[in-house]
Amino acid sequence: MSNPQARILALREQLDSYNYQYYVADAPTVPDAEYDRLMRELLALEQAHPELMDPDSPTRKVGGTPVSAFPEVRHALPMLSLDNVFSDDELTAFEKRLMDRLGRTEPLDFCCEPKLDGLAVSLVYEQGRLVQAATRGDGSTGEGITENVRTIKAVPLRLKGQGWPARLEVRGEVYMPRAGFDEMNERARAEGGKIFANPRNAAAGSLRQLDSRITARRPLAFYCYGVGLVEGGPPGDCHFDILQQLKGWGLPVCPEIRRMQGRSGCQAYHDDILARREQLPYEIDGVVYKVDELALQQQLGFVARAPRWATAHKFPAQEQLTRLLHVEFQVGRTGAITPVAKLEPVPVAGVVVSNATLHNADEIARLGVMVGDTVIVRRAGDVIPQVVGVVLERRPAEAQRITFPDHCPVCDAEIERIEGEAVARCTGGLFCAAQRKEAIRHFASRKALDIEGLGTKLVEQLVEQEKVKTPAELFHLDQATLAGLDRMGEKSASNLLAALDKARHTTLPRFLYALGIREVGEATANNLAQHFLTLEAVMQAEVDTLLAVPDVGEIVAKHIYYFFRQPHNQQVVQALVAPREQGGCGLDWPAIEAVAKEAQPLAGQTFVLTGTLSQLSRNDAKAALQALGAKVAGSVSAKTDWVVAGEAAGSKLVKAQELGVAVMDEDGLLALLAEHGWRR
Ligand SMILES: NC(=O)c1ccc[n+]([C@@H]2O[C@H](COP(=O)([O-])OP(=O)(O)OC[C@H]3O[C@@H](n4cnc5c(N)ncnc54)[C@H](O)[C@@H]3O)[C@@H](O)[C@H]2O)c1
Ligand SMILES: [Zn+2]
Repeated sequence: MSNPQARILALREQLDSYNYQYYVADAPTVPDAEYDRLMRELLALEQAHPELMDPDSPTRKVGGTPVSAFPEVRHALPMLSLDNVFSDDELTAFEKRLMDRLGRTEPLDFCCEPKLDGLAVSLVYEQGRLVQAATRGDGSTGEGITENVRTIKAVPLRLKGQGWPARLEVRGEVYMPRAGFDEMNERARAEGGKIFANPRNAAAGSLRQLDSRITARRPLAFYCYGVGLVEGGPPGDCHFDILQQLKGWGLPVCPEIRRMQGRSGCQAYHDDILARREQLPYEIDGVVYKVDELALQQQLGFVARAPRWATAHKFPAQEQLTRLLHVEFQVGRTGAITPVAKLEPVPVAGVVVSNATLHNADEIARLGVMVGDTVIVRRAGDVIPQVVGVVLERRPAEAQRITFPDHCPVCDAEIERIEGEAVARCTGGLFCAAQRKEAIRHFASRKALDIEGLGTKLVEQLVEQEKVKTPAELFHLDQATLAGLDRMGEKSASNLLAALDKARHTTLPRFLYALGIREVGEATANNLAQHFLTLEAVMQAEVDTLLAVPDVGEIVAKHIYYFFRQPHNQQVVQALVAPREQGGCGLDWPAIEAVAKEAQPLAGQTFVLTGTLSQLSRNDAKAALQALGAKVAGSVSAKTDWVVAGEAAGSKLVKAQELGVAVMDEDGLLALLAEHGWRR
């Protein structure tokens, strides 16, 4: 930059605006790494040109202006920020500065602490009771947020034990644990609520709420890491000891805090915490080293916005800026379509990232992201990298809208997006190559066609070697093909062929369930079969007709409707049921006779099955009871009418006896079924 003055002014203006967005609006527009980079550039320019220094420069200031919606709180002692080191060399320089100032040669003790990524608060306890809580604000004046802080369970409203001073000011970080953050965003994503870019924004946004009931619902936590003004002086000579004392009074202190010696101790602490960063239940952006002895801290004092006796050793940033090159739509194994951002490769927290998830169409709309945009990518914990924001001010003129496809990029079936559901799905379930493994595995599973010996490993081999593309092709496998597979002998090959042969004769409910239509479980499949009686009728049913089936709501009805409208799915179903003489698979099932509602003799009765049945499977018993109108429940309650106890029945039988519920054995069940004309 040829004109340092112009650059300095531009940087100050830019950083002031970023500060406002970060501290006041709780909605930063650039990642911290970008902010830090500009801040360092400004610091270097100001150092090189002291004549251009300005006391109002962002390099001299702490935080942002407090918001007037909250009462003002003057801090008795200013709440400062921390200086940073980013490398080993800078850490060495930090130690050297301290030693030089103190005129010392022997290593100093440091209190080493995780640098929690939340926001700083001051808590005032008078006579052991929490009387005031405030944010850091601009360092000298903060925002009074007492009511909000009272809702945080980790913050004690009263101190424990004894010996606490009449007035004690504690300082620490309010943060949002990772699990709570993920859960909150997941819920918001499903319900269309506000999504936070990271736990720090979530914590700040949750704490600075005008309605403390909102704060109360947010999963906030708190750790303290120091004291402010304390009546009668700090409760200890060393920072570490003071923290132990606070812990004794019932204040939460992070268990990772250690006392270490010298630069090498700090480095060891840094390396250990960095290695465990992803396993910690909260997010941290580095570690903090503080000279432990208070007398030495006093000698060292402060600079403009930070103490000289402490520094933050920052970790590689978890958010970075990069460009969105294009968007690819990937089809998952259950047909979910996920937009994946293809990025200009960028290192994020130690790994080069070139793909990130955009979740779904709602998320693309929420972010307002376009191809060509500068975006914020975030990689934290073991979560896949995500695009969490767009830097609108850097949008190029040629940026392009992202259009969500309406046909599957893999199989060209229609993409179904049900109102109220965030996820769009490929409806080519039986045919789509992306869904093959899952579709075939489900088709063969126990409650579906129950093809014995066709496990997950085998399905994977068959699909990967392209021996089978659809469930129908299973029935055309031959001995030679099967015996040629990994870990398959002649014997297991012929067993599998026999199992396939047996599976040809099934029931309509099993067949419908086996198709793997979204949200069509066993019970729904059974209801569909009883209602429509034939496969053709189910396939032709309109959404309205489907809605008349018990348990079938709008969403399920649409899934069924779309499924059977896909030509490829129709072809596979036809191939499955076509007679073998005509080259089909010859699947068949006994006809279902219409049972009028009033003719359902067990309607209104609830059964629970337990133990092992020897003459029919649990699933068949369940289906038979349901066909007669009975409800089959999973657990025994006062509402249960009958418990069917097979061999080795356990706790459910005990429960039935306790509640006085009638019990029958397998023979009793078979007799009951036979009495109502049930036949296998
Ligand atoms: N993205 C943006 O637009 C934007 C804007 C402003 C600031 N920022 C970020 O904020 C940073 C500056 O913020 P800052 O002044 O709050 O400084 P800081 O976050 O670098 O360090 C000071 C803060 O660390 C916290 N902290 C956590 N653990 C601590 C511990 N054990 N002991 C002491 N303090 C602990 C406290 O809240 C304290 O106020 C920048 O480096 C940048 O990363 C980003
Ligand atoms: Zn598809």
